[in-house]
Amino acid sequence: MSAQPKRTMLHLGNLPPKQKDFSLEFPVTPGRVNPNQPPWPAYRGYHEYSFAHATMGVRLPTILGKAIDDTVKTLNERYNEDEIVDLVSCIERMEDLMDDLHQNSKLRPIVDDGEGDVALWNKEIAKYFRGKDFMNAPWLFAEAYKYRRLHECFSVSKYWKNYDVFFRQKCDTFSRSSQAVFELSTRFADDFKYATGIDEAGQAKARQLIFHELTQVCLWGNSTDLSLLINMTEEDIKKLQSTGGDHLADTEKNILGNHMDRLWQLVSQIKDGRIDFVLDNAGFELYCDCVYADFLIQCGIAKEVRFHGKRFAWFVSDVTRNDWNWLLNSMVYGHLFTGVSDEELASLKKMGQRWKKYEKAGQWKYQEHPFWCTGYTFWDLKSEAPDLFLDLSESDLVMFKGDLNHRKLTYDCHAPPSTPFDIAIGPLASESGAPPVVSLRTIKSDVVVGIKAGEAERLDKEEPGWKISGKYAVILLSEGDKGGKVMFT
Ligand SMILES: O=P(O)(O)OC[C@@]1(O)O[C@H](CO)[C@@H](O)[C@@H]1O
Repeated sequence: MSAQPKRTMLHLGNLPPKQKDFSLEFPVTPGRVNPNQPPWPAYRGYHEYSFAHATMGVRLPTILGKAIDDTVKTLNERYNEDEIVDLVSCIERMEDLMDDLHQNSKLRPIVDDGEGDVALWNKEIAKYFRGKDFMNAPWLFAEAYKYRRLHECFSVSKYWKNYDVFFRQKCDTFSRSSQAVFELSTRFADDFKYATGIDEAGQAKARQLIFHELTQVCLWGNSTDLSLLINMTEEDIKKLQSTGGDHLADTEKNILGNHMDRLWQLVSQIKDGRIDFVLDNAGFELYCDCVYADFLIQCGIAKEVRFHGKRFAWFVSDVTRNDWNWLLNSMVYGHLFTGVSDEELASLKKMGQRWKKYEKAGQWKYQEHPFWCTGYTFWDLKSEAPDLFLDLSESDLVMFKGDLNHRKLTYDCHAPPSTPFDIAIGPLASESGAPPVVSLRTIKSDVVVGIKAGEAERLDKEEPGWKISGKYAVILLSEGDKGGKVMFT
């Protein structure tokens, strides 16, 4: 038997000193990036230092528990036996999913429930996540997979295919946001007009100022996120949603990476263009998005706005078509708000009626491409959803709302915080024909890019938890390559 080789000791006194911050380099060659190997190290559930850990271990089971409670509530309200029996099976499937979460089971393929996205999900699982479980798969995929499994609990049923376990919560939070809702409706219900006697330059300035403030309203509208704010009081919601000028000036300094000026530079060149919103949350955030979109139409920047929502209940509060319809209908016909004046109610109704007209006239379009409810990041948008990429390439500006969209834009990985946004979003910035893209995101999870070097380290020391508090935000723009020819290999 040959002897064990001896340990070789080298004396390395003449080599360069050890360096730090290797992650500042782009660590994975772009061609080798894949869902299990993001461009920088992925966050995974077993990383105890990350929000992934708390989410996978505690938040997701809590959210699922509440979803079961909601379904039981619905069950108790039904009288038809077939429907009841069918719903009991949905609840049993949710309980199985709860066991899988608690036992950290392996990620199994999605069952064939006849939906168009099954192949997309199962291809990704087979290629990249075979044998992976909830905690060791990248957080982004594992979390998205949990919401697809939740959908599956209902999609295989007979009567409950489109049941939304979060619908009650979403409606409830909007109806508890009355102060901010009427603050906006009483300012924007009347058709937009410039002050009398104002010249062209004055009008441009007025547009810029309103754009500046509404961009922030739209940005901070994202801070009421139901999956985080499970026990909020009405007072807490008011504080978060305050849209008054002073509050906005205060919060502007919390925008750590702020491309607002570049954004206006781009938007002010657009006339009768097309703007797309990749939506995030229903209720108050969607309402803010619509106020913003309404202004873009009325001041002639856009003649068409497309809103991209989700096909099924997703990350608790994301917008579905039902949420979209619910918002517009409850503004016009609803009796949601008590203790408010007739005038306030009339302002809300008037604005809702105008929005419905936009929809009827095709100026506003609600779309729901299946790609938005997959585990793929937007680095794969062009390869996995070529039709969607082609469609978006015709937009003058695509606004991505919220934290989850930001995670998907940036591959949800441990990139150095000073990484420029257009590097962090990879192909969606660099592909030929990529549209201009802006991310309006209040920071609610680990990934942070596009901010000044040293800022993240300072906040880590001074304000632990700053990455999940929703107190800080970014407005980050990539100009893209609009007009470039879109090619598929
Ligand atoms: O996308 P949103 O609504 O702004 O935020 C979604 C969120 O609350 O849920 C995820 C964790 O579950 C995080 O990305 C983020 O904190």
